Amino acid sequence: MHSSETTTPGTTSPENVRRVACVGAGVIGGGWAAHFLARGYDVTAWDPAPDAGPKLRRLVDAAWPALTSLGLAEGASTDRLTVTDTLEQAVADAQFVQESAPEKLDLKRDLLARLDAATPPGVVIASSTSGYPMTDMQTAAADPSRLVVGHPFNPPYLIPLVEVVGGERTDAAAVAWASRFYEVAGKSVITMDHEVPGFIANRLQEALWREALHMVASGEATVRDIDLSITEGPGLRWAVMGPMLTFALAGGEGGMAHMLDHFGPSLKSPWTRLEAPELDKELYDAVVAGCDEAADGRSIADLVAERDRGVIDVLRATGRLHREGDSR
Ligand SMILES: NC(=O)C1=CN([C@@H]2O[C@H](COP(=O)(O)OP(=O)(O)OC[C@H]3O[C@@H](n4cnc5c(N)ncnc54)[C@H](O)[C@@H]3O)[C@@H](O)[C@H]2O)C=CC1
Ligand SMILES: C[N+](C)(C)CC(=O)CC(=O)[O-]
Repeated sequence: MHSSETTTPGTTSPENVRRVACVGAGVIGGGWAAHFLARGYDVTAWDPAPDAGPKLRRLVDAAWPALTSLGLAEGASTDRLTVTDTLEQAVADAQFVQESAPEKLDLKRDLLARLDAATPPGVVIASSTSGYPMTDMQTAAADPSRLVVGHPFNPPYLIPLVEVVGGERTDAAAVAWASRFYEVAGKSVITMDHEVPGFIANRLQEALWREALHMVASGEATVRDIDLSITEGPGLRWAVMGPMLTFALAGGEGGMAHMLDHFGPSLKSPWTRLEAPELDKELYDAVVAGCDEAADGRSIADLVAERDRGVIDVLRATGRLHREGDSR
């Protein structure tokens, strides 16, 4: 479906983008705004919630110390954020649009059509969706060719990865343009050449999440056990090496081949229950109560600050603060 060529669907090349619009300014839209501001862009933002402006500024202010310690682009400032009264004002002069509205298919469909109508021709519009295929979201837009998925990870101002993919009616040039733009804006990009259910990282996370919920539901593990099992175990390795190379090392000098010979048969062992569990009230309450217990009196803001400090330490320790191709 897509070529790997980077062309410029609009009038601006990815390297020359200066103005970005963030539409939907909650956890993710706000995180994107903080990221783009730290990279020196002018950011316009719109969100229909009555308290959206102050909420967004609080989020950006909370992220700014972490971003400052990572290093701001020249000229980067929170003063370059403008919260607009209308969606149309937010995108009128935008050279790239990042949509981060609630995960509801009808809402995304209507919103992307509205964004397409209001955004200058050729400007690429990306959706932060966690899993909807763009093919299903682009059906109401007059020009679906410039609509792509740009799936971030929370918080977008610290976690480098963005997964980029188009829909059946997306122009390959828009996918290539978006991938290059995210790279210039300091992200690590995986570009998919066709739609994959759950993209890549969420498909993997979902498998883990389902198993975790099954274990809580059946009393096999507590919420604390599950979190510890990752933070004190595989999670430490995964920040350095992915699950494939990590397991290759499980084969010693024989590498992955020996690992497969040795442990391949255990793939068939009845360990997993990948059917989604029923998210009934009992399971829901157990997961929420377990997280409250694990927070041990720390507020969400405390936890966010703790997570941000930890992620920065990991990025520093693994030499990933300055990535190749990161020109801002
Ligand atoms: N929370 C997460 O960890 C991640 C979420 N995402 C995706 O990001 C998107 C946004 O999710 P969150 O920020 O978590 O949700 P959120 O609930 O924190 O924020 C959504 C924002 O959208 C606003 N909104 C409501 N109707 C709107 C409309 N018609 N147009 C524009 N904005 C509207 C709301 O007022 C709210 O501020 C979703 O597509 C989600 O799947 C992607 C990666 C991670
Ligand atoms: C919970 N979530 C499915 C919305 C998470 C993501 O989409 C990505 C992330 O931040 O892990």
